This record gives sequence, C-alpha cells and structure tokens, in this order.
Amino acid sequence: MPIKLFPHLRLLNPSLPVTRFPSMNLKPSIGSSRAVPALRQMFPFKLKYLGFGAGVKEQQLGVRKLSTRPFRAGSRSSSEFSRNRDRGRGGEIRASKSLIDDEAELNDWVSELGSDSFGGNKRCSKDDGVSDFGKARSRKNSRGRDGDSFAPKRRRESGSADFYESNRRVNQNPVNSFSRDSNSRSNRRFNSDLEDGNRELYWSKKTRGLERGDTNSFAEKRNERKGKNFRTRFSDDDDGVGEERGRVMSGIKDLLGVEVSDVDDDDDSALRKNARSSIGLDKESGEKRVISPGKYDSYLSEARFDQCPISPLSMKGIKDAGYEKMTIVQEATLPVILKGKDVLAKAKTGTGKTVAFLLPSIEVVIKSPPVDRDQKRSPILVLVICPTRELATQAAAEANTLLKYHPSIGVQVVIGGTRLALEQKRMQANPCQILVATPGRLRDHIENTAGFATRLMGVKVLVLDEADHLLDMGFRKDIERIIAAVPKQRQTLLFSATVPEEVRQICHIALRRDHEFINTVEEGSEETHAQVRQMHLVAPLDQHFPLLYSLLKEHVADNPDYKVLVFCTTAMVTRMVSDLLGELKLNVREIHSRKPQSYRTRVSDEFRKSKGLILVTSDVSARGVDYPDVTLVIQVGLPADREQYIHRLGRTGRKGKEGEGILLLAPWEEFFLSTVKDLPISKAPAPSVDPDTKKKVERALCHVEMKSKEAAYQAWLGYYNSNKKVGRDKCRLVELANEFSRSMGLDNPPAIPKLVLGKMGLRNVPGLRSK
Ligand SMILES: Nc1ncnc2c1ncn2[C@@H]1O[C@H](COP(=O)(O)OP(=O)(O)OP(=O)(O)O)[C@@H](O)[C@H]1O
Repeated sequence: MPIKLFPHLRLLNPSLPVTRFPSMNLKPSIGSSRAVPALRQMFPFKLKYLGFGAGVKEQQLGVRKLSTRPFRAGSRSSSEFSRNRDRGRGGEIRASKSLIDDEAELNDWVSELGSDSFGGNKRCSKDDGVSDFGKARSRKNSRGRDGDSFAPKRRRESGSADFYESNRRVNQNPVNSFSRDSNSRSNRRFNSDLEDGNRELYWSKKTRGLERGDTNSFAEKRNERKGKNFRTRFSDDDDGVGEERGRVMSGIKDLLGVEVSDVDDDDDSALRKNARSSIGLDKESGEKRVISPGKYDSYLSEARFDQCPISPLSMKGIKDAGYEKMTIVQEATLPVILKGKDVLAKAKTGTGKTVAFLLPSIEVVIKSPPVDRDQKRSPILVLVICPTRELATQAAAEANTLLKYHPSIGVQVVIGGTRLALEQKRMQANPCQILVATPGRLRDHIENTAGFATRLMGVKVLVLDEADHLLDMGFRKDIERIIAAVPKQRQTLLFSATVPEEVRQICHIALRRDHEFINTVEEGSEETHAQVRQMHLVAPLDQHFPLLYSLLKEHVADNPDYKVLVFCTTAMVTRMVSDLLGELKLNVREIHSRKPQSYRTRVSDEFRKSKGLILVTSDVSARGVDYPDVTLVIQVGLPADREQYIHRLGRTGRKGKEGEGILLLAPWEEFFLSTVKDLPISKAPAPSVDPDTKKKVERALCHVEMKSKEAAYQAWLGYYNSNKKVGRDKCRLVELANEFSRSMGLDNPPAIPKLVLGKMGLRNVPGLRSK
C-alpha cells in the first residue's frame, strides 16, 4: 500500500485511548493536519508506510489515535470483545429478524389493503424479497392465468402415481453399489431420555419403525413442554411408511450410530488413510466435528476425489472443473452421503459445500434406472432448494459442470421473476432429473403445473442449501409444502455455514431421526475465516455516507483489482446508496429484489467476471453467491441477525483467500455487537469526516432523485420498525428515521402513505408526515 496523503478523515473522538504505531514518529513529513485513512487505521497490519505524525492541529483538536494491534490470523486478542460462545447467539437479534425485508412488501400491502384485512396474521418473509403475501398473490394470479391447478386430489387420482409408488419400492434402498455390509460396525447407541432428545434423535442405531412421524412426536413433546405448537405434517400422518422405512433402514445396515472412523469400507479406509482431517464425536450433542490439525483454516483436505467411490464419468467432470483434492467439508460428508444417510452439514463460507451435496446426488441419478426422455412426466430424482435466484442459478451451473460427461442427465432451474408459463414449457421440452429451485416458485409449480407433483414423487434426494435460512420462519411454510410433495422415502441433505441451535431443534421436519450432523468448524474456532480481517466502525448516521465514500475511495486507490460488496438493509436503501456512489463517480452496480430478473442475472454475471467494481446489494447476495476474489465487504447498518452477518462477510475470503470486512453501525445499533462478540471483530474508533469529503457527498446527495430518497426513507423505517430492539420505542424510531432522512440531505422527512403507516403501527407517531 503506497504512502499517500488522505485528508478525508480525521479522528476526533477524545474519549478514545491514545495508541500510536511504534514507527509513528519516523515520518513527520506526513502533514499533521492529515488524518490516517480509515482503512489504514482499521487494518494497520497492511500498512506499508512507516508512520504518521501526531500533528499539532490534531493535538489541538484533541485527536486521539486509533488503538491498533498487529493482526495475527486467528489471534483471539485481536478482538475487542471477549469471546463467549454460549451467550448472545440469536436471542433477541435473531428473534427480531426483519419482518419487512423489502419495501416491495409494503407496496404489496398497500395495493392489497382494499381487499384484505389488516388484522390477519400476515407475515412478511424472504424469498428474493417477495413476501408470503406477495407470493400468495402471485400464486393466485398464476392459478388464474394457467387455469390448470394440479390439486393434490387430482394427483392421487393420477395413474402415474402408481408407477412412482412401485418404482420407489424397487429403488428405495439408498445404499449404492459402493457400500459394503456394515454389520461389523459398532452398534453405538446413546441411551437418552426425551429431555436429551437430540441424542436419541441423532444416534439411535435402530429406527424401530420410528421414522418421521415418531421423530415429530419427540419434537411435539419437546415443544409442548416449551409451550410451542410446531405441528407439522408428520405429526398426524405415519401411514405405515415409517415402519416400512424402518425395515428398509435396518435392512441396509447403514451407518446408523457409527462414527465415520468406525467404517470398515475399503474405499473409505483408503480415503481415511490419506485424509488429513479426523472426525471426532461430541458426546454431548451427538455431532461429528471435523478436526483438521494441519494448516490453520485451510479449506482443502489431503484427500483426493479419486479416493472416493465416484463414477468414472463424474471423476472426469471433476477433473475438468479443476478439482483434485476435496475440501474439508467434501471429505467429511461425501462418504456418509454416498452411503445414503441424511446429513446436516456445517462448514464455513466458500469451502465447497455445493459440490459436497451435488456430487453424491449425481451419483444417485446415475444409479437410477434410465429415464425415457420421451416419457411425459419423467421423475425428478434430485431436488435442490436455494433461498435466492442467484444461488439457484449458480448451483445449477455447478451441476452442469460436474455433469459434463453425463449428457443424459438434465438440470433445470425454476426461480421467481420469470414467467411461470415459460418455465412450464421449458420443463416440458427438456425433462430433467435434477431440479434446482427457489421455494416460492417451486410451490407455484407444485400447485399450478400439470403433472409436476407427479414428477416430484420420484425425488430420491432433497437438498436444502442454506438450510438454516430455509427453515427459518420466512420460508417455513413453503418448505413444509415442498417436503409434503416429495416422498418420505428419500435422502435429505441440509447444508449451511451457520446452524443455530433453533435449526437443530427443528431440522427433523426434513431429516430422518438417524441423520448425521457433521460440523467442520473446529471447536474453539470462529465461524468466520481467520484470513478475513473484520472491523466494526461506530459513527453517527450523518457520517455514514461520507465514511462509506472515504472507505471505498481508499480501498479503490490501494487495490487495482478491487472488488467490493456493500450490503444495505433493504432494496430501496440499496438503490439510494448505489445512486449516491454513482454520483460520486465510483464504478458501481446495484442488485436487489426490486430489479427485474434479467437485470439481476446480468449484473451478477458481470460482477462475477469483473475486477474494479463495487456491487451495492441487499441481502439477495448475502448467502451462497460465489463471486471470486471479493476484496472487501462493507455492511452498512444493522444486519438482520448474527447468521446474516457471517454469510455476508463470507462473500470475501473464499477458497482460503484473504479479505476484509467492515461493519458500519450507528451508536444505537451497537447492541448488535453482543451477538457477534465471539467473532474476531476489532473495534475502530469513530473517525470524523473531513469537511471536503462531507461537502462532496452533500453535493452528490443533491443529485440523487427525490423518489429514491423517499423510498429509502420508507424502507428504512419499515426495516428498523420490525427490529424488536429498535422498533420497540416508536417515538425514538421515528427520531432515528428522521436522522436518516437528514443524512440523505433532506430538511423534512418524506411523507408516507397513511395506509402504510397504519400497517407499520406508526399512525400518529410524532415526527412522521403522512399523505
Ligand atoms: N474440491 C475443490 N477444489 C477446489 N475448488 C473447489 C472445490 N470444491 C468447490 N470448489 C470451489 O470453491 C468455491 C466455493 O464453493 P461453494 O460456493 O460451493 O462454497 P460454499 O461452501 O457453498 O459457500 P457459501 O457458504 O458461501 O454458500 C467455488 O468456486 C467452487 O467451484
């Protein structure tokens, strides 16, 4: 990083301790009135300059230098917060997850208010920013459009269902040809009572006919005790399938209750001999944790794909994709999945989870009887659900890469934002065995596409990518509907970089009770990557835009190959910030749920391939999207929860690369930090912004369209209103919203439609203007 004068920022917070770089005085030539650039203050380990002066002017102003310590990968001391892994996770923040994810929802509400009651139990949810309400509306519309609703009743009547039923019986043994008899495997069983239900749930060797229905009764009992009512479709319906499944499972003598290290399969032992990581069992939780004693935080294992029982043609595809060694999560999960087990896997961001679930799924397709391409309702064998369109498209692309030498296996994507009828035609013209979908659109097809439900009855593998998000309340109904549409006799794979305890508690709605939880995040290590340097910056709202500009300008100047993601709280705030940065002549693009899908796809592709670009984005890019070589992730404002912070940050530092992350908060948002205090996020003192930068940003804000600011204000209010902590005190909330409005250069806060205010529960709150 070259020595550069950077006058934009100056530290003015006198309450902060004075700490100087040891070499600080070696460069007195650096102007005393010049402040240290924010990024250099925040990531001093990258500083190549020798120091900076503690100038007269700064001293006069009471300027304090930022407390800095050299960065050490994995150094716990780098965090300003003491770690406490047990406290502060989820809790209030998680519970307060945004209910108004997108202002589109507000618009939807407004347009529907005439026909819909306010008092209903409507809930905004996330599906690419489309609310449940919006989805319901679109489903209603599409039903009308297609006039061809495929009701469950009709499905039952369909003769082809019989075909699947018998086909399923034939193919229900999920053990593939590589699996060996596992009689000799240890019969580990953890006797535990219901209080300790997880262990029972996870490690029972024999299913004793207890399958999903029984699993659910465990859950129900547990939830009853908690006073919750989590009834699912499994609770009242175990029409003998569970028993049949129990027989099948005990018949195949799968790995139930056996540690991976116990497996005596030849292929596996060869694999294990060469594997660098080992797998330990946490007796408390029944989870398998992968321990990689090698290079710290490396994402690759020593094991190669060709040591795994993968078909030769798949191996060729893997080779062509450039993969030789498996990543740690692939090494840990592949043998287990190939045995037919249900798996819940947790692995850090950017460590190859997609291949980990796709590859064994492809192997299942290969081993299934070939499908007659002309067959009208050919079965879908693998169903992959992803929370966003970008992620679904990306997973399908990865599947196609792996399928290079399997021309007979087809992959299709169904995602929102495109015309349902077009997808219907496409699916009819090109029957596929692997379908990748977003939940809302998939549900649309289940309900509205003739023959689709029948095709789903062929599903052998169901994958929930970003499983914790999909099982979250926003998606839960769709997911339950989807699970009800696929056979009980299937293999289910749940993958995510974050698996909060709540998700473990409810994952049985998708998984068999004997599933394995494989956690590749080492005990005592963070869920984020050590090579990604994290800082948080707390500054008053009116400084956020100038600070953001300064941070970006500096990063751009220092990194010719910069590639930055700026996360904003909502789609409309994203648009406004993008407009502003564009006015400031930065090379920006925007992506959020209010953009047409064709635009989203184009921008996403461009950002994937580009360098020297800033992508301002809502949470549509938070999870899973694999943009290579992102150099910096900035999160402006409160992330929805701890998990979302981790996933957003995970867009950088992928595949073992370095990266930087900055969380920019207002003082009243600082409470969020308690939920991530176990992560190595260092605190940067709040720098003030130099007058020139401030003026420049103010001028640029004048050029941002009023419409964009109005929409951002309304969306901002909606987002924070739905946050339990901030939204509790409505008067305070409005004060803060008006502070945000001023930060956009508005003297008066924009007026908001009365109906919207009513919906937000903000009618007659002082400080708001209505129209
Ligand atoms: N065995 C491998 N060797 C090298 N690269 C790999 C391997 N497996 C996957 N990759 C690459 O690693 C990158 C990250 O993979 P992927 O997107 O699946 O990560 P992820 O763990 O799902 O991340 P996230 O949690 O953000 O969704 C991709 O570019 C993928 O092509």
